[in-house]
Formats: sequence, C-alpha cells, structure tokens
Amino acid sequence: MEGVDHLAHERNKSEFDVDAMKIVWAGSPHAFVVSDRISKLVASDPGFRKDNRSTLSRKELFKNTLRKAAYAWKTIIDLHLSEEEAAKLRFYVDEPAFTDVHWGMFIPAIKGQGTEEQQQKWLPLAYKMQIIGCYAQTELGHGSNVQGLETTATFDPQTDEFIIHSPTLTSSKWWPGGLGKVATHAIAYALLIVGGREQGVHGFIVQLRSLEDHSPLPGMTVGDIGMKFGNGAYNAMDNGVLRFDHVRIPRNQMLMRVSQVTCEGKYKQSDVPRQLVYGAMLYVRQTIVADASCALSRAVCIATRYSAVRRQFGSQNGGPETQVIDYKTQQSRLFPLLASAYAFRFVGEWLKWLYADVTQRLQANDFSTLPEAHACTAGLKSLTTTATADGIEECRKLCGGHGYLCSSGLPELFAVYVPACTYEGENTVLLLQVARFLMKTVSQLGSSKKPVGTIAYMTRVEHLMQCRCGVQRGFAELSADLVEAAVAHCQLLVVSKFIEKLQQEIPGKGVKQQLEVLCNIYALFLLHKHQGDFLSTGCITPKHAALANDELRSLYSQVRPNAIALVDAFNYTDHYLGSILGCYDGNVYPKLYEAAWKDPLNESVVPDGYHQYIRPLLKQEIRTARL
Ligand SMILES: CCCCCCCCCC/C=C\CCC/C=C/C(=O)SCCNC(=O)CCNC(=O)[C@H](O)C(C)(C)COP(=O)(O)OP(=O)(O)OC[C@H]1O[C@@H](n2cnc3c(N)ncnc32)[C@H](O)[C@@H]1OP(=O)(O)O
Ligand SMILES: Cc1cc2nc3c(=O)[nH]c(=O)nc-3n(C[C@H](O)[C@H](O)[C@H](O)COP(=O)(O)OP(=O)(O)OC[C@H]3O[C@@H](n4cnc5c(N)ncnc54)[C@H](O)[C@@H]3O)c2cc1C
Repeated sequence: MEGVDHLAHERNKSEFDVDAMKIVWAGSPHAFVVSDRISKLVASDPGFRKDNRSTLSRKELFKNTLRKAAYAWKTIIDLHLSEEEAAKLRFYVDEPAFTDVHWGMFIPAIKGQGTEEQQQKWLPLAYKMQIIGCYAQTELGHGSNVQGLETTATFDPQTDEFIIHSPTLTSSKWWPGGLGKVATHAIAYALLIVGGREQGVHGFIVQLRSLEDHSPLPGMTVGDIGMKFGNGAYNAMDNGVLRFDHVRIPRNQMLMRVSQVTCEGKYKQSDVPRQLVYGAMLYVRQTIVADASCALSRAVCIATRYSAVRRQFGSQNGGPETQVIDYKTQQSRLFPLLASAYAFRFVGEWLKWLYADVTQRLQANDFSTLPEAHACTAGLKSLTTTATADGIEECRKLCGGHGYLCSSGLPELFAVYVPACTYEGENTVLLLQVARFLMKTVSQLGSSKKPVGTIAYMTRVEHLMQCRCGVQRGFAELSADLVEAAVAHCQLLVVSKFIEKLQQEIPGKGVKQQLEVLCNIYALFLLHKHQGDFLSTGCITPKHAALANDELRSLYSQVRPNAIALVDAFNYTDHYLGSILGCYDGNVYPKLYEAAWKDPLNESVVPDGYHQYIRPLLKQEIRTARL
C-alpha cells in the first residue's frame, strides 16, 4: 500500500514535540536546517544511489566510489556549498572514500603541525582538491607503537633534502586510506636522522604520484593492500602499501611547527610539546566520537521501527499478534542502546567543545590541558566505538532473521563501522593511555597539584589517597584491571555530560522529560550491568541493586510510547538509513519481497551452472561429467 504510513499509530502515541527534539539532536536550529536540506538533496539525487552496492565487484565498487566523489565535488562547486554544507554532503553520501582521509586527516595534520608558511603553500591546493592527500603513519610491522616506526628520513645538507627510505619489509607503509590508488600526496611519518643522530618520529609531506598521469614517482612502490572484512562496505576505500627507495624531498616539506631542521643540519625544538606530532590523532578521535552517535542511532532507528512492525505470538481471539517491541526482553536490549545514542551525541558535542578549547590554548602556548584532552579523546573514542560496534550487532539480532539480509542495512553498517575499534588507536591501547593519565593523577593526590576538570572528582574519593600497589611491576601487571578503571572513568564522563546537558534550558513540549528518562536509563543500565563491581566495592547494597532494576523496567515503559518518535528525531532519510526494515513508513514486507526479485541470482529462473553441475547430479551422471 504505497503512501500509507504503517507507523502512524505509533507516531500518534508520542508525548513530546518531535520537531523540537530534532533540533536538540542536530545541536542547534541552524545545524538542523543545514542537515535537513543537505540530506534531502543527497537522497533525491540519483547520482548518489547506493542500494546496489552489495552486489558490485571490488573494481566496480571502487570505480563507483570515484564517480560519486567526483560528482559530490561537482555538486559542492555548482551549488557554492559552504565548508559546513560540503562536510554534511560527504556525510550523507555515506560511502567510505579517500575524501574522508583527505579532509579528515591530511588537511588537519598540515593545519596542526605545519608552519604558517607550509599552511599557506599546501592548504589552498588541498582545499581545491588540486592535490589529494592521505595519512601514512602505520607500517606493516608497527601501528600502535608509533615510536617503533622504521621508515627513515635522513637529512642531506649537501642538497638541502631529506632522503625518505624503507629499510625493511616491515617498514612498508601499510593501511593508509586513499594511498592505494588515489592520493597524490601523503603525510608520511618517519624517524628523523640529522647528522647521524635519531630525533624521533616526524611528519613529512611527500608527493607520491605524478599530477600529469598519476604514475608513481621514481622510488615509490605503491598499491592496494587487498580485500577487507565484508563484501562492499569498507572495500570502497583503497587502503594502501608504500615503499620508499631513497626518495628525496626538499627540506621545507618536513612539518616544522613542533621542531625544525635548519639548512646547516641543526635540529631545533620549539617550546611546544613533542606530543603535538600526535595532534592529528587528537582531532580525528574527537570526530570519531561524534560519528559514533550517528552510526549507533542509525542502527537503533532501524531496529526500533522494525520492532514496532514485526509481530510474533500473543494473538487474542484472532486479533493481531504482539508487536515485538512490546516484549520486555526486546525493550531491555533496545532501549539502553537508544539511550546510548543520545548519550554519545551529547558527550560528542562536549568533546568538540573541549577540542576547540585546547586548540585555542595551544595557539596561545598554553599546554596545560593537553594531557586531559588526550585522555578524554582517547578514552571516549575507545568507549563509544566499542559500544557502537557491539550495539549495531545487537540491533541486527533484534531484527531476527531479516536483520541478516543486506537489505536491512545492518550487515554493511557493521562491516563499515567495526574497524573504528582499531583505527585511530586500537581501543585497548587507548584505554591504557587513559589508565596512565589516571594513575599519574592518583600519584599526585596530596601534592600541591590539585586535579581539575574531568578528574576533579578524584579529590573527593578519599580512599584513593591511600592507594598503594603491592604488586611487582605495578602498571604492566595490573593493566587488565587498570583498563577496567579507565572504562569506568569514561562512563562517568558520559553520564556527567548527559546530566550537564539536562541542566541547560531545553525548549519543546516534553522534550526535557524524555531526555531525563533516557539519561536515567543510560546510568541505571550501567549500574545494573556492573552491579557485581558496585556490590563488591560496597558502593551499593543489594537493595539498591534491586531498586535500580525495578526503576529500569518502569523507565522502559515510559519510553515505549515514545520510541518511534525518539528515533524519528534523528531525522534520517530512507536513503541515508539504507534499510528496508527501517524505512519511515514501516511498509516492510512488500519492500522486502520486491527487493528479493532484484537480486542478480533471480535474473534467470534456471541458474547458470544448471547444465554443468545440477543436472548431472540429478541424472546420476556426475562420475562421467568433466567438472
Ligand atoms: C567511514 C569512516 C567513518 C569515520 C567517521 C569519522 C570521520 C573522521 C574522518 C577520518 C577518516 C577516516 C578514519 C580512518 C582513518 C584511520 C586513520 C588511522 O588509523 S591513522 C593511524 C592512527 N594510529 C594510532 O592512533 C596509533 C596509536 N598509538 C599512539 O597514539 C601512540 O603511539 C601511543 C599514545 C599509544 C603511545 O605513544 P608513545 O610511544 O609516545 O608513548 P607514551 O605512552 O610514552 O606517550 C608519551 C606521552 O605522550 C602523550 N600522548 C600520547 N599521545 C598523545 C596525543 N595524541 N596527544 C597528546 N599527548 C599524547 C602520552 O600521554 C604521554 O604523556 P606523558 O605525560 O609522558 O604521560
Ligand atoms: C580500516 C582501517 C583504516 C586505517 N587507516 C589508516 C590510515 O589512514 N593511516 C594510517 O596510518 N593507519 C591506518 N590504519 C592503521 C591503524 O591505525 C592501526 O591498525 C591501529 O592503530 C592499530 O595498530 P596495529 O595494527 O599495530 O595493532 P596492534 O598494536 O598490533 O594490535 C594487536 C593487539 O595487540 C594489543 N596491544 C598492542 N600494544 C599493546 C600494549 N602496549 N599493551 C597491551 N596490548 C597491546 C592490542 O590491544 C591488540 O589487541 C587503518 C586501519 C584500519 C583497520
């Protein structure tokens, strides 16, 4: 039944102003208007179709991605889109591509680590896409351990150049997105050697391919690293391998904001801390946290709408069966994820603010908040991506068998999303960074250095002052426990930022009340899940634990009538969701049925291979047939 809204009865139940919630979700009325306009623009343009992605071969998929990226760029130019609108357009095109790394890492690395002069030279070219950049840090042998990178950059004072070289197989650059087939330039990270002395890892701008015919420049061996997890999905991205054979680049292509090499071969360090070499990672981790709420909310939107459409069991006197969303078990799996999507949205907003604040301070040579910003970006990146990857998979299961179909949108979403747990810092490695920051803070309790900001609470935890470790080799030996402490610290951050959000004025009928319910679900669900820890440490009593569980059930009942409206507030188009199960009108079954017939296997009634393999089998001719 085309045009009928099968979820209208659900939408009529809602108790709050959905349009006002859409603005809260978007962040501001302006952000909502931009997002709404651009998402509809992308959805209505056949040039951005994506429903056939899972049936394309790798080569077709990759070429199609190139076409879309070029078409997106043309649209941006033709419509004179602002930077903000262009970023939204790339977001709604929804395809992993070299452009993510060009805009998300190459440009920020030059901005953060390049001198004024270097920025003036390279940024205009990059902004106009006259050069396309990638971020070549990871090598075959080392990813997490950045100090262990083996690529060398040796200064040659005779020619005023650096010689970039890959001395071993394991020093081959391996993984950088866009490197494999597209990028013309890279920020390549290498061990700097000046006058025979090693000076640590630094970033260098290296041209990879000719701007005339795209062939690799002399001394470069470059290609794609091969198929990745999931058909389609992240295979649209050309993650690459690169070897340097004594490649020479001018001295002024070392990113020199943090430290410089003079033409005489002197190594000088500015007053800024060395850690700024890691600055691009700080930036991207912050954007990944914001992105987590998008990916999770997308999966939750699909699972919630489908749970309201799907009916199983419970028919009374021939009446309709029960909507699966009405089962308490379904609610106890789905609604904490709905609450998490909102929680991550708000902590992402806050992290964006924190990043802007630390950037401003760094520009004024105030480095005091850098360790905290590093701990927050690393920890929240780890926490939100782990929860989102797990959450997407849970949403697939919440959709039963149909969730396993590509047309549900969930398998591809999972396959594209799950590497976020690894890239930009493997999640456990990042939690160890948070643990290190927390332990440093604990060791300073009682000194004149008082913890502030996100760790101010530590002064209120009396027993921390008495913490002494009796275990040999302290940190390493206890690292599994310290990682758990780091997760708990990050969860505290998420909850406290949700509560802070609720302390702001939030307009719109019933909007604040809905958010309060979600915030309580988020916090109590954590308490329920980790009640063993809370009980064993005496933070709560068994009575508290039971009360929390009772309260959760009551909160789920309060969410139930508003569930569809709460996911409508994400304002996702059917194009962006890319899911038959999650379509706005809930008309799932006819769409699933229709889509099945479009599968390439159904192009012929009798399949290719019948005469060769099936018929001989049926006719018992298999032993004589040539296979
Ligand atoms: C479809 C895609 C959807 C994505 C949507 C989001 C859009 C974003 C656009 C981006 C596009 C695509 C994303 C995919 C592309 C992926 C790219 C990559 O993966 S790039 C490679 C990333 N690599 C890593 O993250 C490596 C992880 N390792 C590290 O960070 C470090 O090596 C570390 C920290 C683990 C160890 O460092 P080190 O060896 O120096 O050891 P220490 O522990 O001793 O640290 C020294 C000192 O420095 C402090 N520190 C460390 N890092 C930082 C930092 N980043 N900032 C500030 N300070 C830092 C550390 O705390 C120590 O301080 P101290 O005071 O001495 O304790
Ligand atoms: C899809 C994708 C895109 C990528 N894009 C880029 C890119 O554009 N540019 C780029 O430079 N890189 C890129 N990478 C590489 C990525 O940044 C690294 O893979 C990532 O940082 C993890 O490093 P690793 O592979 O060395 O993992 P490893 O460090 O080898 O991790 C293996 C295991 O060891 C554990 N481990 C490692 N160190 C420790 C420790 N100290 N203590 C305890 N446990 C430890 C980890 O927790 C993990 O379980 C990409 C990766 C992927 C998957």
